[in-house]
This record gives sequence, C-alpha cells and structure tokens, in this order.
Amino acid sequence: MANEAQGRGEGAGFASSSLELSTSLERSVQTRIFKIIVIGDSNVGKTCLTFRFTGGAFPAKTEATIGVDFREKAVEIEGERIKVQVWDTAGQERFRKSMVEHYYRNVHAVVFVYDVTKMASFENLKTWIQECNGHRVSASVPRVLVGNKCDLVNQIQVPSNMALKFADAHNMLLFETSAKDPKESQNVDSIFMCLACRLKAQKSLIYRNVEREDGRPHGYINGFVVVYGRDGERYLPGPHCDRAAGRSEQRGLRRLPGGAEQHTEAEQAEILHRTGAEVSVLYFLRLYPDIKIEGENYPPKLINKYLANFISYFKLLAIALIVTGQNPFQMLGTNTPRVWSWGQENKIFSCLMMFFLSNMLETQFLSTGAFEITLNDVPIWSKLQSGEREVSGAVSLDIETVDCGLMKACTANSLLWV
Ligand SMILES: Nc1nc2c(ncn2[C@@H]2O[C@H](COP(=O)(O)OP(=O)(O)OP(=O)(O)O)[C@@H](O)[C@H]2O)c(=O)[nH]1
Repeated sequence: MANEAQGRGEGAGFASSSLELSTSLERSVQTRIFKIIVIGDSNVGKTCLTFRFTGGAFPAKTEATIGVDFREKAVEIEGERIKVQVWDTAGQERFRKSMVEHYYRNVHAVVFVYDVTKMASFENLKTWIQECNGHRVSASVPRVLVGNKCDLVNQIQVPSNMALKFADAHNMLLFETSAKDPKESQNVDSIFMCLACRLKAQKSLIYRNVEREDGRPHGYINGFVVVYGRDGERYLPGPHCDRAAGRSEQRGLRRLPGGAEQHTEAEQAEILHRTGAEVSVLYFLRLYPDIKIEGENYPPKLINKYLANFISYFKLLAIALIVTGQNPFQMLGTNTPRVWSWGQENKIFSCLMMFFLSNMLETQFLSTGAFEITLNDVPIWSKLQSGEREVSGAVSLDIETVDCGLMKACTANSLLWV
C-alpha cells in the first residue's frame, strides 16, 4: 500500500459527508455536480467501490454492470455542498458498446481500477488509458489509480512498487484498498473525496448563490428550462404555452421563433397562471444566467452513419449521371432498366425524386429518436420518442440503458423539468 498514506492524508480532514440526495430545485441549482467515471476490467470491483463510497457498505451480491450505473453522494467540502456523481461503467465489452461516448463526455475525473490479485487487470490498464485518451479527455482532468481487493493478502500478484511506478509514469495518485474490508472504507472515501477536493479547487463556481433570506432562491417556482440546440437556436421543452397560437403544446421541443424575450413579465405570469407551476424561461435565465443547458441528439449507430453517407454519395452520383445523360448500365454492359430510361426522359422529375427519397432515407438512418439534455455538462434528461424504430437484442438493451441511466440521473438531480 505504497501510496496509501498519501491517499488517506488527502482524504482526512474533510467535513462530514452526507448520503442525503437533494430533491429540490433550489439545492440542485446551488450544488455543483462532479462527474467521476470509474473504469477498468470486468470483476475488478468497480461496482463495489462506488457502492462502498455512496452507500457506505459492501454489496452482498453484484452482477455485471450493463451500460452504466449512476450513484451519487452529496458531500460538504470547506462549507460548500458538492454532489459527487459516480458513473460505474461496465467492464465487459459487450455491455459497453454505444455507451462509451457517454462515459467520457464532460467527465470531470477518471478512476482507473485494477484487481491486485489479477495481473491481467493491471496490464490492461494501458488499454483503458488509451481508450480514455482516445475520447479526448483533457490532460487537466484528474486521474487516479486504484488497486482493489487488498484484503486478499495471500493472493496479491501486483506488487505495490510496480503499481506506484505505473501511477507515477501516468501522473496519477495510487490508492491500494479494499471495497470489502470495512477497515478500508475511509480509504475508499478518500479516493473520491481527494478528487472532489481537486475539482473544487480547479473549477470556478458555476452556480450563483441566489438564496433569499429565508433560504429559498429568488423567484423559484418550479421547473422550466430553455434548451440551446447545436444549431445555436433556442428550444423550449414542452408542455408550454404558445401565445401566438393561443394553445398549450404538449411535450417536445419547439424552436423559439423570436426568442423568449418576446414574453413580457406580465405574459410570463399569465403563462404561469394558465399552465400551473411553470417558471418562465426569461425569468429563469435572468435568475441563473450562468447555467448552461444544452440539448443534443443521441448519436446513431456507426453502421447507420456509414449507410447514410453511402446513400448521400449515391444520390449525388445518380443525379450527376442523370443530368449529364450518362448510362452506367451501358458502361457495365448490362441491359438498361426501364426506370433508368424513364429517368433520362424526365430528368427534372427524376432528380427531384432521387433527392427527396434519399434525403428521407438518410434521415431515417441518422435519427435515433433520442434527445439528451445536459445542465452544466451533466446529463439530466434523455428521451426516446414514441414510435422509435424497433431495434433488436443487444442494441435495444443499450438504448434502454442509456435512457434509463439518464433518467436516473434526472431523478437524482430532480431538475427543473416537467
Ligand atoms: N475480496 C474482495 N472481493 C471483492 C472486492 N471488491 C469486489 N469484490 C468482488 O469482486 C466481484 C466483482 O465485483 P464488481 O464490483 O461487480 O466488479 P465490476 O468491476 O463492477 O465488474 P463489471 O460490472 O463486470 O465491470 C464480486 O464478486 C465482488 O464481491 C474486494 O475489495 N475484496
């Protein structure tokens, strides 16, 4: 346990941590959230470590993690309440699949875990580091190395000095610990608290303190947010009130034509009155201008991207051939189908048809029907549209995992949401 003292030292002296999860908006708004991912081979004890930290116990039974599991713990460091959101990732390749992008997106710190009784899990760390680097995780994102299962003293295969050398070479702190041994629980806490402390020192305060004297934020009514799309436009999540059309829309995202500023405060109050407990976008943004809320489409499968690209090139080629009057079938020495001859005779119509049909196909391939919303880079909400195309077996499992994972995050954050 070469570096244990160091780990313990950093972990000691923190104010007491609390398991209580915040469920109110005012707390969510004021609490910073740090996303820490835990990665490493399957069976090294990632789930047990995260459970020990967030739940304070060793789980009686664990199963292989599928996709990702979120666990959260609210801690207090130097008087500031911080939410540590631990992403317990799947070690098995088949359960990672399309989730990997999500693991690394907007991550604040990374915990690499190996099993001290399994040399292979230590040797595989190189692959995990490569994967992490491959996802453009910045060098400024703190990383720590954790050797787990130190309670199995007679089976240790990875000597401490070897692990320490590796940790040094990769600019990481090393913790050797055991999720199982209750005597080591403080050391497990130290891993995450050490990271939280580093992050606290690193990050500027994201949320402004908007507390009133009675402890509630000014103007807090209930949830309603505006979403900034990748296209720079602003979208309003439903249900919301469309004054121009004089109707209230249901769930979904609607582009704000002229911006939320179109609503005066009196109008906002009316919307509030008519729709129950929704706070105006304008009002909300004025209160919390530092909050960055973004929406993004859930990326399609790689194969779908390739297919859509292929269709797009095929469309361009076909249109070019039609316009220039070339006959690819003649070039290939085969019979010209009637549809091609017809296309040559009706060039404008066939080009338009080709254009719209292939665009439709491209959209089909690229659309996943899922939309993910992040608040200050932390995923808070994701939705699969109804009518999603049927997906089979493992893929379906992945998408469900993504969705329910993010929904879990949403519940934990209890955010400004309908
Ligand atoms: N002796 C001992 N066993 C441990 C310890 N931590 C985890 N285990 C056991 O190791 C096995 C795997 O633990 P998990 O936490 O599920 O492993 P994981 O890395 O999350 O595995 P995946 O979800 O497949 O990636 C379980 O049987 C645990 O009981 C430890 O500190 N000591």
